[in-house]
Amino acid sequence: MSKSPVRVAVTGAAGQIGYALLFRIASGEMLGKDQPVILQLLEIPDEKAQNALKGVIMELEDCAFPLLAGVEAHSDPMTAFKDTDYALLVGARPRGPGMERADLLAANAQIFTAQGKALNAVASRNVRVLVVGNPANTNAYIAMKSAPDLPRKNFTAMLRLDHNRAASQIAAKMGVAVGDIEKLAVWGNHSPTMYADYRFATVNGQSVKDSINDHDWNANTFLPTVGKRGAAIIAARGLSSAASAANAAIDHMRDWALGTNGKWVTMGVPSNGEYGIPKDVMFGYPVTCEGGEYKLVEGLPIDAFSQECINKTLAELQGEQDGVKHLL
Ligand SMILES: NC(=O)c1ccc[n+]([C@@H]2O[C@H](COP(=O)([O-])OP(=O)(O)OC[C@H]3O[C@@H](n4cnc5c(N)ncnc54)[C@H](O)[C@@H]3O)[C@@H](O)[C@H]2O)c1
Ligand SMILES: O=C(O)C[C@H](O)C(=O)O
Repeated sequence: MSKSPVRVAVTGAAGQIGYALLFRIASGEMLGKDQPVILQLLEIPDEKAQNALKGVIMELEDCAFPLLAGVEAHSDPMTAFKDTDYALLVGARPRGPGMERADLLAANAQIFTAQGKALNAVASRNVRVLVVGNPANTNAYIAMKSAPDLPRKNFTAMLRLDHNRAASQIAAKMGVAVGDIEKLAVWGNHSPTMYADYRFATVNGQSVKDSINDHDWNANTFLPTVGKRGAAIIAARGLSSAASAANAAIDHMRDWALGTNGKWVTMGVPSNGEYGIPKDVMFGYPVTCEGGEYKLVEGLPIDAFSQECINKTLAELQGEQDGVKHLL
């Protein structure tokens, strides 16, 4: 018997990430090739944005995706999030050349307070939320805090792009296939302070750390390259990453919904105190997923260098959280 459609809300649907994301959701790459979807697309109530959204919808129609059971255009989160099972909160103001993430905090806080409230009011009681719009961790924290009637654990932030970037750098360094890398973790904030940690990683059972065996490369090449990759793409393209961000969003939601078969992936999730991170901080952790739920990988040893990196990214996140306290 064919499955009933699920509702997927996407905000910022006419933006660059939206354009790289919607067609893949509609073709079944996110929730499976047997899962029909209804897209509930949100854009700002502005003529240009709404017109652009109409154009995107025309193109979605023209793809004749068998799994696309409906597409709706919205300008109000209260209608866009109605009964939605999945919400990908992409819409936000992207960082331009020379702008720091902190500059975006205030502008975006308002958006995510309103959207959290709307999810709280009208979404499915088990809606799974992924925040992509930057600063992603803090925006996810704001949305979660604005939706007290929904499960905290269902609010997540996107660290998967950092995870994928780290895997790709390691594969290039070692001359191995990226798909063979297991047990990689990225801790903390989606920002240059994130800590991509390959101490536990393996390739075909062999330790990545032992194979690379180069602390200087780790501290002075690998971590800055992964951390500043977003800025490097902005400098090169004049626009922030879009296709790779959309790909990471697909990876995140697919793994959450369909499982990882024991493979570690990274998700930004609200802490319950694991690894000494205060409750509710939206922190990148290694997780596995099964049956539509994620589970933190617990009990990993944290050495002095790693602790220092984790403390740094935590301090940044707590600073961001303090900056929006008055809005919550
Ligand atoms: N977490 C990550 O790894 C990651 C990676 C890349 C980009 N990003 C972030 O994703 C966001 C989107 O990037 P983009 O390149 O698609 O930007 P974009 O400017 O091309 O598109 C953003 C879209 O969001 C819309 N929008 C703005 N406010 C909205 C609101 N309140 N409700 C609905 N729609 C709204 C805009 O009209 C625009 O069409 C940015 O914040 C960017 O920094 C995050
Ligand atoms: O770095 C940015 O501002 C864009 C995005 O978060 C990225 O990591 O590519």
